[in-house]
Amino acid sequence: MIEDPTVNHPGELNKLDFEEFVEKLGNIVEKSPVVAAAVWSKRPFYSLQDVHKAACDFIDGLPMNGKEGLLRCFPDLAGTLARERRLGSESTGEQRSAGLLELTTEEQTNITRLNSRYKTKFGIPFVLCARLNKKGAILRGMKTRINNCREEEIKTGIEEAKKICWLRLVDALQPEQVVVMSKL
Ligand SMILES: NC(=O)N[C@H]1NC(=O)NC1=O
Repeated sequence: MIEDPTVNHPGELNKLDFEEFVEKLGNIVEKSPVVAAAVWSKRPFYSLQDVHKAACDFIDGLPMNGKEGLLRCFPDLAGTLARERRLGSESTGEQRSAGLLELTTEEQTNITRLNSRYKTKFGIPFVLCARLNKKGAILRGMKTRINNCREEEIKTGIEEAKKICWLRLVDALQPEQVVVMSKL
């Protein structure tokens, strides 16, 4: 089988045993190693996209309370953990890249109020892929999404979690683990 050389091949990933695999990819979805644990049994993988698809298929197959549970594992954007510099390393990088760790007092007040209104309305945190947004767009997104219905927000939050998952996956496998292969 000829592989597309532009597709990163996680050749080394297929050699990891269960513990090593979960250790490496356990946080591709925040504090939810069960995703990596489920993905492991879908080996072998022929591309990073394959790994991501296995994660997304697992997430999509969860019942509604499972999806809500995954969303609840994400720390608030610019929330208490961020302000106290107690986020995990992935979240710290993501929130920093969006400018959420250096907010003005007014921006911090606005985002705190919106996070709280959102949680009161939906019972889940507002989840968005911070690395693909800047703080202005995030604030606008919060103001818009708060008008949606709960079902729509669970769907949107999960789609954002999948984007976060993809970027974390790429990070976790680069540069040392990614082997571009021309033949399998
Ligand atoms: N609430 C939320 O979206 N949290 C996050 N998003 C992201 O990209 N990193 C996070 O920690």
